[in-house]
Amino acid sequence: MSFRLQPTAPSRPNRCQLFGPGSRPSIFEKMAAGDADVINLDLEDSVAPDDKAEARRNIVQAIGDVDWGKKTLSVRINGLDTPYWHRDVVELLEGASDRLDMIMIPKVGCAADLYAVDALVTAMERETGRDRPLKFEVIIESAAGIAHVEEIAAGSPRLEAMSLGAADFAASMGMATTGIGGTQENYYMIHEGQKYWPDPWHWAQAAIVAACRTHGVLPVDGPFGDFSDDDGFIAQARRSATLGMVGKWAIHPKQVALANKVFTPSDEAVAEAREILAAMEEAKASGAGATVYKGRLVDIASIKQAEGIVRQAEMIAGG
Ligand SMILES: CCC(=O)SCCNC(=O)CCNC(=O)[C@H](O)C(C)(C)COP(=O)(O)OP(=O)(O)OC[C@H]1O[C@@H](n2cnc3c(N)ncnc32)[C@H](O)[C@@H]1OP(=O)(O)O
Ligand SMILES: O=CC(=O)O
Ligand SMILES: [Mg+2]
Repeated sequence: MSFRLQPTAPSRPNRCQLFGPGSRPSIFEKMAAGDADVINLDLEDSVAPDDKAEARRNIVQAIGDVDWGKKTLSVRINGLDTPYWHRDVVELLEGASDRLDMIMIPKVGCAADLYAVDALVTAMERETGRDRPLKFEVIIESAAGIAHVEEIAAGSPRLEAMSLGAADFAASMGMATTGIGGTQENYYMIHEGQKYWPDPWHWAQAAIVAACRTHGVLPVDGPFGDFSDDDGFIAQARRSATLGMVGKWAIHPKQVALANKVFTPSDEAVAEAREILAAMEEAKASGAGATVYKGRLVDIASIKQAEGIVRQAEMIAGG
């Protein structure tokens, strides 16, 4: 029980976050021309150590030069366990225009990680006179990150989004796989001789969604590595959406349309949500708190469920 109202998460489309290495500037225009809601230019794991300095320069220049339209523009900095992260922040804030919306902090393990980055960003913003406060997004991709997920979600007023990073998460947890997301062949149950594959990412996703919803942060599903497997991507994305996540990363442009489709409420879902709202209006008018819609119970909680779907659809249409 709580007398506090659940805070709302930022109201902006976040159905797909398209990644591209900062060391590959030839794809920046293509990223900008696509349909992803969020662009993540990477300084971290897709950039080799010797290329970090050049990748920073590429990104700083592209933030100003490329027309990113209405997209949310984010740069993934290096982790706090590296010698690179502070220079990532300093060079971005010294060189990049105000068009940069967010930085993504990887491998976050506790709330103090956000505090440390916030201190540096705040000092740099004061020094450079940046007008718009830089926002943060984080990746939960370690045992420490998932153990401290709730304090991390509460960790900074700058925080807008939190992703599950299946690759590093699996490595940190010692999971017996080299797959990035999706069904894991050896994670199965047997019932009457039939194999059934549960979802090994489910518990971490649910923990992230709960932490995010408690603190008004957008929960996002991270990468699906096998970009030749559209069906696998869609299945993973649908499970994430069902659990409350708002979007998913694309590590290849072909995944953008798939994510956008899954995380845009369908016309049928929106029509049904509106019908439920209408049914509840009628119920209220007759003094009832619950009624029957298509043979099933709907009540005041159904209003909140239906309103969430309609709001999401309207926000995307308006976005
Ligand atoms: C796993 C843990 C993580 O941290 S994931 C996040 C970090 N990883 C990344 O940022 C990797 C992002 N993806 C990539 O670098 C590339 O897509 C990889 C996977 C290497 C594949 O590149 P490539 O072999 O060029 O693919 P392709 O020949 O099928 O490309 C077809 C056309 O699409 C373009 N393309 C490629 N990647 C991107 C991208 N990320 N964004 C926008 N466009 C992209 C290619 O240039 C190619 O274009 P064109 O048809 O030649 O005009
Ligand atoms: O950074 C993402 C991951 O899956 O690791
Ligand atoms: Mg990672």
